[in-house]
Amino acid sequence: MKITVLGLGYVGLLTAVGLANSGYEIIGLDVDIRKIQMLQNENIYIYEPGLDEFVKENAKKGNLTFDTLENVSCIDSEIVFVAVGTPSQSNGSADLSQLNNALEYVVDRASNPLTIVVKSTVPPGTGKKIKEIYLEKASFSHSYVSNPEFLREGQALKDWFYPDRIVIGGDDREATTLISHLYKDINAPIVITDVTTAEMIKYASNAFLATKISFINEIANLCDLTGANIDGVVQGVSHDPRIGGSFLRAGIGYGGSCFPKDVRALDFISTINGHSFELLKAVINVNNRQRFIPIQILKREMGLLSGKKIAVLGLAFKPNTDDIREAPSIEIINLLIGEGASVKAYDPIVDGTEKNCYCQEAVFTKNIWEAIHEAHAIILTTEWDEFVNLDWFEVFKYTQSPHIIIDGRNVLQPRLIKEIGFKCFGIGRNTHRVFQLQA
Ligand SMILES: NC(=O)c1ccc[n+]([C@@H]2O[C@H](COP(=O)([O-])OP(=O)(O)OC[C@H]3O[C@@H](n4cnc5c(N)ncnc54)[C@H](O)[C@@H]3O)[C@@H](O)[C@H]2O)c1
Ligand SMILES: O=c1ccn([C@@H]2O[C@H](COP(=O)(O)OP(=O)(O)O[C@H]3O[C@H](CO)[C@@H](O)[C@H](O)[C@H]3O)[C@@H](O)[C@H]2O)c(=O)[nH]1
Repeated sequence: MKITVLGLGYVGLLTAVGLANSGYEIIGLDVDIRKIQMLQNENIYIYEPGLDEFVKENAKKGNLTFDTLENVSCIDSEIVFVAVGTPSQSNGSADLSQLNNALEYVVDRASNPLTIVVKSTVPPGTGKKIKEIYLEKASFSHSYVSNPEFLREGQALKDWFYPDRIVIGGDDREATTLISHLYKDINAPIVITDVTTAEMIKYASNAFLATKISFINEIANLCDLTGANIDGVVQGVSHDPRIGGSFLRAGIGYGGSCFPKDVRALDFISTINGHSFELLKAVINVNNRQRFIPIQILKREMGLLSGKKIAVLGLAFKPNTDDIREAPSIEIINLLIGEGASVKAYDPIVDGTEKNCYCQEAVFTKNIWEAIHEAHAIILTTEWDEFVNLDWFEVFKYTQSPHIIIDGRNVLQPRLIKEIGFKCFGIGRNTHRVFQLQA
């Protein structure tokens, strides 16, 4: 079966390669000609463990090809997946212009009735509008399916092949059956529902996870004030299966291309529907505030930051990705520069000079040692293994008094770091030590 995938970012490329691997004949299209040229030359522009080899392997088999939009005069596949971006607008709403352009393109070039599957995260109600605006007036009777994606960057292949669930929303039973059949090789529960509910499932999932993070961050903030230790608290609460242990890592807050924009979009959707979603507003505010904590600690410990040398370790919004969209590191660097600090930043994958032109005054180093050389303080913003496994005794020799480390991801062992001579601060774990009772 021939399938077209429109939009080859994270989600589109994973969709294309995942379906090609199941034996479907995939043609991937993107508006960005450079991306297509790179893919045609077997160069992958996304840093995602394992993806490179996987794309090459499937392209070699001949069932995965890439082309530019202009080169395709008619779409004769049975199914079209749309995985274009839905970034935030300044008012928090999702910008659907890429989606609208993609749908116009598909409907214009269709040479037969299609099943159009939207993988992009779109506000509840979007599918209904799309049907009215594009599909009812089209020359063919196309079906519409919402099939939101739940993969995580950094472990996208694993999430594609072993998802927790597959959600398929559609009003046309033949279409939902056709799409569920595409996933026949994947062992996961399939939730079949209507389009708007499928769209809401995606937002509810991301908003709930973001809520867990902001909730635990508030508990961590209270730990710092009361003398409790967040590690002990999480260990204690997570034994309760109703709470669970995941997404309870306190720190400088969530970033990335999804949580921040999707939580804002859901808040916007609530507002335009006449509902004030107070909980979401708090989730957003708490998350924005967490990023200030490292700066507050530094100011408390060192006074004015002007002229102070600060090393920021990690640019990516989380490890195993080169994505810096809404990464806390970027805002922290800009705040430090605003305070007059001299900032050197290092990330194992992200080349700051190329991508972070909005942090022009920071120096992006090629290795960790250049970044920490004579630093008064280090802020760990991304928990890359390279940082967690550092020889901190060696690091101490490179830095200067007051030798501060702010562990923005709570991954270091504070006792060990303090024994070396550093002043070590985490989020909710540096005051009293909680002695764990042995079972
Ligand atoms: N990144 C993730 O981990 C992730 C996970 C789940 C869901 N999502 C959602 O999936 C969607 C895509 O996310 P992404 O991170 O892959 O986005 P992205 O911005 O990385 O990629 C979007 C791609 O679409 C292309 N594009 C834009 N307009 C086009 C058009 N008219 N025709 C063809 N191609 C076009 C762009 O050039 C780009 O390559 C978003 O709605 C996002 O919220 C993302
Ligand atoms: O306990 C935790 C867990 C995560 N984070 C942060 O939360 C952000 C998002 O992390 P993660 O969810 O692992 O990354 P994403 O790749 O953005 O994936 C999320 O967003 C995707 C896009 O919608 C969804 O598909 C995924 O299911 C959803 O997990 C990162 O900044 C993490 O550092 C924390 O601060 N504490």
